Amino acid sequence: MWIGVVSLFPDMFDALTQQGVVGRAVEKQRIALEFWNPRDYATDRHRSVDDRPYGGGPGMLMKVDTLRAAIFAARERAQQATGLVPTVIYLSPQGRKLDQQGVQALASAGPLVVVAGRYEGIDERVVESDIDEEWSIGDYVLSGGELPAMVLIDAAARLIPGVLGHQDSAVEDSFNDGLLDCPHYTRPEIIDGRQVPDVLLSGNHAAIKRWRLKQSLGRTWQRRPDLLEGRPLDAEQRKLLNEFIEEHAL
Ligand SMILES: NC(=O)c1ccc(NC2CCCC2)nc1
Repeated sequence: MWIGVVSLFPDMFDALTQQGVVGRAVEKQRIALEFWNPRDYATDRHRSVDDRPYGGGPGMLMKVDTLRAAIFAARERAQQATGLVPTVIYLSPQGRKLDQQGVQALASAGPLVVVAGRYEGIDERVVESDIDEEWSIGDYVLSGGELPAMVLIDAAARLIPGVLGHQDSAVEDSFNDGLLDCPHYTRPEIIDGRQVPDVLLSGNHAAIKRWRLKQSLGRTWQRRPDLLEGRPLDAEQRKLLNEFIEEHAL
């Protein structure tokens, strides 16, 4: 997967590229991550990358010419590297709310150019002319688009074949089948008197798989019933959820 990043703070992305799942994926070249900094396109003496908002008001916006130059360069490189036209994404609270389905769509959308805003954002005409999709990681305001960009890249990278050591874990991850994750346990068997559910010690893999699905269904029903509204359950899942509900009936 090819991802270009337009950011004034490319070093922030070391958090993604220097370690962990995405770091290894970059190292194994499962993911190509390249950066363009608008400051590199500044031509004035102060190398300015921000500009004052028409109509006044607090704060600055990203300077149009340096931002667009960076986006164009990233777009050009994407096409050269992949032969495909990239999808250019901008992160902001005004964007479409990112969820696992959106991540799956982005992970299979070909090359991406992710634009991380700073200051108060970018000129609306740049959004109209150069941004294909605007996305939000949640209803809160951040000081830059870099952290949301890293969230998006991490989530998408996990879905690229070969990125996760144990491929199943990507599939079994919560939200992958639209349900919350089941509880997990590891050593020791008893913590402050609390034991590991017997089924997980039984070695009965069919029973374990059933228990985990039942827990995922039950926890989704308890904590995020909204996720069940849009999700049909098959006979087995309906049976398991009903069992869970009966066991947890208050
Ligand atoms: N919820 C979000 O995904 C999000 C994205 C960007 C941002 N801030 C950026 C946007 C323009 C300048 C700073 N804040 C929040």
